[in-house]
Amino acid sequence: MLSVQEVSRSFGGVYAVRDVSLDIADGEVRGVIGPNGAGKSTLFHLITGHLATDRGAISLRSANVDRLPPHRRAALGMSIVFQGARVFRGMTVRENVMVGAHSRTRAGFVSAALRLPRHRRDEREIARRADEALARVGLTAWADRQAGLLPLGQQRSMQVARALCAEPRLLLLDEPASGLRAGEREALAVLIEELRAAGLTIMLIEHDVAFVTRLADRITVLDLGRVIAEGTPGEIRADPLVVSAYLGEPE
Ligand SMILES: Nc1ncnc2c1ncn2[C@@H]1O[C@H](COP(=O)(O)OP(=O)(O)OP(=O)(O)O)[C@@H](O)[C@H]1O
Repeated sequence: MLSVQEVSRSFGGVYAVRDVSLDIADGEVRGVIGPNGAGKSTLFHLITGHLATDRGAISLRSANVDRLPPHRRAALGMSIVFQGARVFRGMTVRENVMVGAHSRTRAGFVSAALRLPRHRRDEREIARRADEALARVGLTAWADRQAGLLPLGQQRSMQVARALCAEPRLLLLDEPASGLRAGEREALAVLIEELRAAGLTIMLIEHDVAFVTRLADRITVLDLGRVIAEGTPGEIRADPLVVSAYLGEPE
């Protein structure tokens, strides 16, 4: 589904991501973890196209995408849930999700957010897709309520619904569990499990190692911009390099 080959990116001569390679199979849930500053967010933005690579290649379903802008990658099936993604607080939950259906083109996103006339004719079809996405994340009862009233856990589910509305093949989640309470985290984990069961390919960047370990088929561990380990959650837990990256070398 996604192939990242020896990708690098530096800022002011310092590598944030260095020679990183990873391949995500169809239907896989891949976790990406690493200590602060490991390069997780940089890698995420290189994959989505919000940052340019210095070197290396990125392909989605065998199509080279590393020179494409984000909306072209979205059109090929990448959907993103950003950390702290925008919630249009005065709009309804359904309208917030409908914005996702337009995210495949940049112009579409803007006109959808502004509700320009040429979009009205498509609106019924998009509302139907939004309702389907809301049902998948368990937010049907909230569809007509103001998004600003949603508790944080449900706002996160709404953002997932927005991403699903674009009918992605690959869903990219940037620290989706951050700031959530235990119950909300559990609900999000169940939602991700359901999406995996439905066959969606997912890449999950997380600080919360327990959360990733529960959900991922395989985990890639970054430290100082490089991949230091990759394997199943069991292999990663037992890897001495991973333990020392997180806990520091024993005295
Ligand atoms: N736009 C930027 N300009 C300069 N340096 C940057 C920029 N973005 C990231 N960096 C640097 O690149 C390195 C990797 O940062 P990155 O945010 O990708 O790590 P991270 O693993 O996501 O960290 P965290 O878990 O703290 O979010 C850090 O040293 C950071 O300071």
